[in-house]
Amino acid sequence: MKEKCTEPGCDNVILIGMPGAGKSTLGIVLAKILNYNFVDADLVIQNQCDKTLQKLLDACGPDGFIEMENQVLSDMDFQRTVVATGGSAVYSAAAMEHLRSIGRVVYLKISFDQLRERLCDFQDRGVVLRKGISMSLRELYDERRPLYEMYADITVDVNDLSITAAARKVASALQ
Ligand SMILES: Nc1ncnc2c1ncn2[C@@H]1O[C@H](COP(=O)(O)OP(=O)(O)O)[C@@H](O)[C@H]1O
Ligand SMILES: O=C(O)C1=C[C@@H](OP(=O)(O)O)[C@@H](O)[C@H](O)C1
Ligand SMILES: [Mg+2]
Repeated sequence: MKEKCTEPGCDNVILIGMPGAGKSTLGIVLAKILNYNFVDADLVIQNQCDKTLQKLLDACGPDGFIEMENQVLSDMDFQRTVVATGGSAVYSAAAMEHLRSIGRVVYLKISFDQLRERLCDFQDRGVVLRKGISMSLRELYDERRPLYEMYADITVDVNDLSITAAARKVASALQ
């Protein structure tokens, strides 16, 4: 297997996974463990557009939101940074190729049952539902899982772990 570049400019850690998998909360803990910076892509999008994610989703619809997210992620350029992406990042092929070129992509894998416990309100949580609001959590999970698997350099199962334990597991998987 081709070794991934870990030089400055491609030494970042990119977290992907379902909404609720822990990318944003675990990401900060991981950045502390690694002595890295932390960036939450959702906050970058909110800042650049001066609107909350929910307002952006309402205004642009799923396709418009994905296009905007693609643009923001494709422009990212960091060093020694943990990046928590939004769960919908994997709908943007160009963005994912770019992120893969600037770091290692870590998929935080969570079971459907644990996801259901964490995301009981997912239809009001600002999640991109490409098939409309009638889309079930099961359909969302089944649609996304192959995408997360396809873009992952490393997969870490975070089921039944506290945020700190999960962050430690990711850190050791990165060694
Ligand atoms: N390992 C975990 N164990 C228990 N709760 C968690 C864990 N990881 C995240 N959570 C909780 O799940 C919710 C979503 O976490 P968040 O980090 O925002 O996920 P994401 O950014 O992947 O959508 C938060 O309330 C968070 O506290
Ligand atoms: O999965 C999704 O469709 C989304 C997840 C959100 O981020 P988190 O994955 O951090 O919850 C946010 O990017 C956006 O509202 C869309
Ligand atoms: Mg998040």
